[in-house]
Amino acid sequence: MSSDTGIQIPGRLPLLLTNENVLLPGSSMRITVDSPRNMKLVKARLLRGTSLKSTIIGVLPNTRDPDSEEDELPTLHRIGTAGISVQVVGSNWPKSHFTLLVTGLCRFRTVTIVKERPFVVAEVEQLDQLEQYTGQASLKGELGQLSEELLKYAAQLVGMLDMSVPVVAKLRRLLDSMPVETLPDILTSMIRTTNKEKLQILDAVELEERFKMAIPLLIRQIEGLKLIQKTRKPRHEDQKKVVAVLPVRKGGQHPFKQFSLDDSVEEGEEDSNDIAMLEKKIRSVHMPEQALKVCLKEVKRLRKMPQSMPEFALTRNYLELMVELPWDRSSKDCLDISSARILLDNDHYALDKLKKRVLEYLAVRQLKNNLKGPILCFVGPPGVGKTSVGRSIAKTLGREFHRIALGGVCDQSDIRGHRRTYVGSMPGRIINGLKTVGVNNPVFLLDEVDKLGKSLQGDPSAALLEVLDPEQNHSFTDHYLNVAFDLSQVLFIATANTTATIPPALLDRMEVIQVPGYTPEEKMEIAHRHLIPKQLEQHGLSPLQVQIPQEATTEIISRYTREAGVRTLERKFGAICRAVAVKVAEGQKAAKTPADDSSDHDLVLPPEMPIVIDKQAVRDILGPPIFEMEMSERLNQPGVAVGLAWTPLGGEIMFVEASRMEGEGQLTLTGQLGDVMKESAHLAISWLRSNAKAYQLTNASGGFDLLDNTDIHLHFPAGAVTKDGPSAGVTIVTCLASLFSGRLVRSDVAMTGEITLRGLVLPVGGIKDKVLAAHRAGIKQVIIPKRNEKDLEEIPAHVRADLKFITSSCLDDVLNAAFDGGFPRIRSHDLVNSKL
Ligand SMILES: Nc1ncnc2c1ncn2[C@@H]1O[C@H](COP(=O)(O)OP(=O)(O)OP(=O)(O)O)[C@@H](O)[C@H]1O
Repeated sequence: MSSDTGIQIPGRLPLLLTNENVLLPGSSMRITVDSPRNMKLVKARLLRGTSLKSTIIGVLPNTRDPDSEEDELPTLHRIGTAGISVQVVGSNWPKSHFTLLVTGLCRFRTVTIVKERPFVVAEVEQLDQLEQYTGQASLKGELGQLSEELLKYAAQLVGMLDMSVPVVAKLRRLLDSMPVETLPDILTSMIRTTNKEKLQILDAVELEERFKMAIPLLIRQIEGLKLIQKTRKPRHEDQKKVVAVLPVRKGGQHPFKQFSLDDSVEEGEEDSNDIAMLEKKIRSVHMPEQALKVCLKEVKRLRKMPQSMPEFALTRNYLELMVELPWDRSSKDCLDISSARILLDNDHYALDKLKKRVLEYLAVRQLKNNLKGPILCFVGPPGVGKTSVGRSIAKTLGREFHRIALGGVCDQSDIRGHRRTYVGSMPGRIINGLKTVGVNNPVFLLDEVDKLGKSLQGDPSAALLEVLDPEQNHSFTDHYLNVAFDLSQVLFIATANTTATIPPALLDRMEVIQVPGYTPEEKMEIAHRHLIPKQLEQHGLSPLQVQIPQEATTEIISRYTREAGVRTLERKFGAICRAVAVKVAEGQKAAKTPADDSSDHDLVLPPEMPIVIDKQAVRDILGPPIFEMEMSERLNQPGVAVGLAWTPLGGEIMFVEASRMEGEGQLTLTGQLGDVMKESAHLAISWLRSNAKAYQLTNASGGFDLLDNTDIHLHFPAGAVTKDGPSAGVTIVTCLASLFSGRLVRSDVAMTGEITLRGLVLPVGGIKDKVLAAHRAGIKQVIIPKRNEKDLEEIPAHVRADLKFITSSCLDDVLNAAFDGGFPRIRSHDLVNSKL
């Protein structure tokens, strides 16, 4: 902004208190902000403000911001410079602070302080009204003479500098183009001056006074220069002029940096060579016309820029990225459905439904020869092979694979990049991925789309929508690139643990394929076909050196892991391989060195090959079993029942515990329960109270009002995990029925189902995962709602064969199945007192 546009600053300005430098109108300065009031100003005005006006602040020199917000303000310097904050950079190292780049607009005087906290705001009076001079051909009278004198010295100064250096040329142009009345401020801020001198220039409100002060400063600079030129011995014959005159202020920044003469020339040559190379590359990578245009424009700018300018590096990085991007580089698709089937089968055991759907998807894409259509989204617990199926798809297509982890991404710019105006700006993950793979048709796996966050920096899911939408993604514009890149050849696949937290608009564009957890038998197969060979290879072992028989695998699956996928299982095999590797390595050492030293005879004896991992070896290596069959132990007193829960990590068994004590009929619930679950607990109590007589349930003192003089405490262990949902209803009823009747719930029964106040059992979700969890935990009978019977078809036959399913339509069915010998109800006519 120059003064001839007629700057009008707001009547009220937030004040930034500075003590080290002096900002003058027309120059730019970096200001470090770390004191309390100033920090608050930056946060409240500059980071939150959206209008241009909110970026205008008053910069007061010679005034220290007190160390604490409670401290009184020191005397404020009366005159300051209104400035526009063009850049804010935050950092936490070595302590929390901001660095502002502020361009001075005009002087102001503080009239009154409006408030001191959280930051200083003042009524101000604008002092410079320089536009009154513009339009005049030249300044009149004394002012005219002074301005001519200043111009003369300024021209002399520039004449002493080397014009071939771009910054000097720029200064020359500046002198010609800037209104002369702005020059005292601008030149003072450029030449070598002390802060005190700058402060004097700032305080010189009258223009004449300012000229009078600036001229001696210029003369001093010229004299200094002459001295340098005299004392410096030229290194070459053709002596070049000294350029080392324009100092960079400490903490400040302006375009005229200190140069060493020779360096600048050599660098300049090298630079222009480099830039020419860059331009050649830009022209050779076949980027679209628009991108080419932008790049060539940037090259032009680069040529004019001194290398020391921060923007030089920024622009160069940008151009280098543009060159590296795969604008027209793609790999050749080599899809053959039958070999794809074989490859998928070879890489993954089970997962039939998923593999079938993937093949269909690939077949359609091959026939249609384009990628429009829904994005596949694999949803299932961790470690069930979602990512590795994605990798196999890339392999079958002969495409590059790149995984983009979205867990915790809460900033739009993560996907779409930062605008290049930010220091440290970068392209987003999509463009970065393309740069990494180097082709424009890779398979991108968007991992964990359900864990996308949201924040003030914009909603990343909105950016992803654009990426995934085939109608839009042919012209995806990353903020950093600022030109469109065609993503329509990229094959996107998403994975998630649950659909519940995927933003609905995103979910709408995807075809969800559920990947359920594995049964122990499937795990056994996966272990022997894939995990064990993979781990052996990774640890440099061969099957001739170690054997892990099936019973050891069963032991690990059932007693050392309790998960839906196979990730922990794989890790356990890793631990076994490490232990074996030590033995084998020791053996090799023993084989090489003759065992003549009998003292450590035991250690160096070569182990017998192959080392067989039996149950004892498993225990030695992995320690005592982590999961004991705790069922009967925990169900050995009344008031405990086993429920089945669904979590994004798969199914789980869940204990419900109840106890009662003397009290006033209060119900206490613990274990981090959600509202729905709390309501289930109240429903359960109400239903039991109303049926207490029929089931002969009594309170602590033997009466039928269960809450009379009785407090009840219901607890759901694993208290640190939040739980919610209605499906624990039947378990709570069973647990309380056990408590009030004093009878034990069967230890081999687990249940799930929502309840109503009238005692009906309603269907719930996640039956397959829940049943698999029950099976893993060694449960023999599972009580499910009658209307969930159809879901049993999804459960693998051998699991179904191992379990007994009891379907229930009312709580009576549940209680009868949960207790040994049933849970008899006295029919209502038995309760009616005889009138005879
Ligand atoms: N059916 C399978 N056949 C062979 N290996 C499998 C199978 N399922 C999983 N694996 C193996 O299990 C490991 C974990 O799988 P992967 O990383 O693909 O899980 P994921 O479902 O993507 O988990 P997350 O949701 O945590 O990313 C991999 O080493 C993978 O090869």
